Amino acid sequence: MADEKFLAASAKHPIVAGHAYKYGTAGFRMKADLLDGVSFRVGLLSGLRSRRLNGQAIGVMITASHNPAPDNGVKIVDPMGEMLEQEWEAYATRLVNAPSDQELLDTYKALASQLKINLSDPAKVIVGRDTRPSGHSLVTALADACEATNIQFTDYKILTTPQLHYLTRCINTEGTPKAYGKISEQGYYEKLSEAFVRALRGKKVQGQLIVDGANGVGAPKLNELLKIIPKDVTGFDCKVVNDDVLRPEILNLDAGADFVKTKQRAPPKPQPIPGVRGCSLDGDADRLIYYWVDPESGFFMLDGDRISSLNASFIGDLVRSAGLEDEVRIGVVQTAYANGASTAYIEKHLQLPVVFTPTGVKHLHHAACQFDVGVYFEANGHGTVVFSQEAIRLFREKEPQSPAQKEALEVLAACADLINQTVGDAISDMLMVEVILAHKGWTLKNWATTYTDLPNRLVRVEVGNKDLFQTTDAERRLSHPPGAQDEIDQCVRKYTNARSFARASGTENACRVYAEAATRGEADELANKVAACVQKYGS
Ligand SMILES: CC(=O)N[C@H]1[C@@H](OP(=O)(O)O)O[C@H](CO)[C@@H](O)[C@@H]1O
Ligand SMILES: [Mg+2]
Repeated sequence: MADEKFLAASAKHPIVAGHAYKYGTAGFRMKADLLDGVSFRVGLLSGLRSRRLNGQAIGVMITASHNPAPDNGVKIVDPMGEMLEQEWEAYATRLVNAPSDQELLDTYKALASQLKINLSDPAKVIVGRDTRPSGHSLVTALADACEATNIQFTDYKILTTPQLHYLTRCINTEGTPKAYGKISEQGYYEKLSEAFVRALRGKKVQGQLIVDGANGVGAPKLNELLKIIPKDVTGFDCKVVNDDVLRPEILNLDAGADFVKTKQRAPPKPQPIPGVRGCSLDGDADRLIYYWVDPESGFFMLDGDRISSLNASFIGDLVRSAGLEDEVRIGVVQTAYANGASTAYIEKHLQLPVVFTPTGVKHLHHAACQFDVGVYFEANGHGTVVFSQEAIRLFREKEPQSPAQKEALEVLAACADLINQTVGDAISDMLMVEVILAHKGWTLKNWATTYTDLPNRLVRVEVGNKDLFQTTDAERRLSHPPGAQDEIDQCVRKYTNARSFARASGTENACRVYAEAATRGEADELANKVAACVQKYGS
């Protein structure tokens, strides 16, 4: 009977034949019309994962982030709000690619037996989706899988990706000493608003902030939050633009954090007001980029590297003021794409260690958790700051020896509540930046003068077989194909202060080449030479 129910449900949600699905950096992401069967099967896998983890809730987020409106994606969130454990990515790929309903059932049972999962144990799955119209039917497919396999299922409807991560963690920590917050969207707003006020500690945000919502889910959600942030206490004057979620075709169109970072300019609409502080979220509100248009020098962007060093500098100062520099170890995690000037600033000026990991936030998050305070951001604006339980305990329980120490401890404790501990969260990161600028009394221009970026160039190279390119040393060197790295080294040696590397993209069928050098012209030239080398070895 149970098998019949399974097979009948599966028959309603077939995968598209001839397509090889792979759980990648961003889960399964592609054109939405290929995803119905995928979503059903992800429901099955999430139920298995929940059962494997003693019935803890597993999250599923339906979003294609900064991609165009016709795309969508399905991504699994582990109980503490982290990305799905890597080993399970392969199980997801295996289950999703089962060619028929019967083979799907067989694979499902085989996985359960391999992983010693009792299929009658309780399981819980929660789901959220961004504003894409296709999200609705993908939730139905997921719900059908849960219904067919007796999984408790809750649909939280439209959410930002970080809100879904927040809810997953809240559910799994409820009633424990690590309780993360109230299990509701409103609870998320209350936590952020309250922590924002505490972190400001009487300081006021100066000047208006214009937030580009990419016409995605971040816009209405930020507006909800703004309703409860007390403007008189915080001085926070925030205006959300590009907030039209009723016209899906304009989602991420000439707007959003990815547009700003890759095009290196402000969204054309609404026309930027010179001198006014601006920032952009991406389509699911987990990336953040700041910028302003200077009346004299034009557009200036403050990307993830800048947000990272700003956080590290502020938290480093606070930890010293709190007298905790010997107990709380602060570290910064970057990828090879971080501008070399930011790394030098963090290591030499801030005197903090920098660790490098491969691309993809799951790697950065993991490395950041090795510190008491781990700051991690990808250059594209995705990141957060994670605090160890011990650091949080010290902030709350250390007996202050002076009013200055008391203030530092209170601000640190508030920051740990303000910054989303589960995943990069554009809205929470934005409030953190606003707090830091208010404390330092800085404009974006002050922030921008902390260091000067090295000129750099990122090039996408289409090759016959990107899998030929294998890397080592946190993706900074090629181990394969043989000879390629030597040629890259020879190119780099011809320039002063230069750096370049090539790797296969994890999200696109292409290689990426990054180059940095002392001048714009040299960075471009070096990137082109290395790209030609990659082309040669990849064909
Ligand atoms: C250079 C670059 O921006 N790479 C991006 C991109 O990864 P690739 O593996 O380079 O395609 O997408 C990832 C997922 O969104 C993001 O984590 C990463 O930073
Ligand atoms: Mg995103």
